[in-house]
Amino acid sequence: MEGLVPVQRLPLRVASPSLYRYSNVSVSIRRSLSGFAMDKRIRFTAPSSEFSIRAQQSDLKESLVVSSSSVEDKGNALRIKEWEVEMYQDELAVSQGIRIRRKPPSKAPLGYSGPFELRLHSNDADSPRNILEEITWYKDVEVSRMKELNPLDELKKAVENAPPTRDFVGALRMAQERTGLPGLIAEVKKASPSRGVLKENFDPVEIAQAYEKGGAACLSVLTDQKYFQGGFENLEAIRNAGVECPLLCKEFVVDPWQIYYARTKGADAVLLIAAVLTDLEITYLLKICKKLGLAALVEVHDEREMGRVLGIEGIELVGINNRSLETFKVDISNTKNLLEGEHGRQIREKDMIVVGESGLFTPDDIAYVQAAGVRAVLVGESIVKQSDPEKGIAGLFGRNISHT
Ligand SMILES: O=P(O)(O)OC[C@@H](O)[C@@H](O)c1c[nH]c2ccccc12
Repeated sequence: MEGLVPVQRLPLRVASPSLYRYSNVSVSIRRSLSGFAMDKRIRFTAPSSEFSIRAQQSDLKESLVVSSSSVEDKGNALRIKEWEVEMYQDELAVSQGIRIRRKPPSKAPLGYSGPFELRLHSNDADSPRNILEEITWYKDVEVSRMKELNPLDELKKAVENAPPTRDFVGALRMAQERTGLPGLIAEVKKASPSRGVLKENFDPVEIAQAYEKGGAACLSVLTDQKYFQGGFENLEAIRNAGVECPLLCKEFVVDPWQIYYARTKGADAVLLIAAVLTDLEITYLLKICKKLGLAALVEVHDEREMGRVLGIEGIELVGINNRSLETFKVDISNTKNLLEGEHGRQIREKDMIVVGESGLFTPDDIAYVQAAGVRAVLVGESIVKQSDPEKGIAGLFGRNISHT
């Protein structure tokens, strides 16, 4: 039998208050659980709202078949917990001003209440609001696929035998002492969604070697394939080619698995983007980095994110992105603005290293962000585009900063 049974009105108890934000909740019967319809003990009581409940009749039949073996099994309890955590994360994200949604609305976590699955229908269509959101959604899918090929247990074993990491933060401090200029993190970047292809005939190892010769303290390697035409194989190849600069894995991290993976591919540091991650996630991911010997560059792009990050213990490196990943707008006065006042004071007090990121092209730009308080810079476009990236570095700083 197909079709819907008549819509029933039942008071519905929801496990998380965030559900009340949604006006339209539809409910379908869970097959594996018993008791619907037959069991009047399952009550749905919402403090103030009533929701329409629609049940597929075919589902209903199945649920009645299994209904004799009543129970809340352990697996179910776990799924409910997982859901609660995910909903809690969503609420946290909203309360922390994070606009990036981690999944398309239709893939939002299913809710459970008694034997019902809840699918929340927000009025937003399933399209990302900006490029950062689009990338984030894609990462979710990509990571689940990659996890199947490289299960976490295997990565953990590989990490045990991996060579030690190099000191990313130490290299930046040393470079600054050596040159009196901000330490350079030179980025191996073929393309970006905002600028298109930056370099045809892109040879990541050759570029990395040129950067090292030119005096870069560290390198940043884009590993995202779809939007930046990068790859983990670039990270691995650069590491295996004998480059000594510590390497930042430039990735959109949404899952701890990615950090383990980066470590097995030769990363010494990873990027964590505050516009995507909640404080709780950053705290947790930082712990994993620490355990694996990786440095973490925590990236912010506005006052609010800076405030959040200053409230998290154990952050040594803060990146200020002059490019909004939501709008692509680049403005290097962003670095200056975020380092003024109370935030700047706290950063100096904690002896954090601030990295000025994006849109830096000239010695004047470098002098400007240095005067604002940065002790390192992350530069891609202006140096990768040069036919000789080694010379590009000298051009960027207005003088030769190589060791020789
Ligand atoms: O090429 P630019 O403008 O010099 O920017 C480098 C770097 O800051 C930029 O690539 C970047 C900063 N944060 C990111 C996060 C994801 C991807 C890329 C980035």
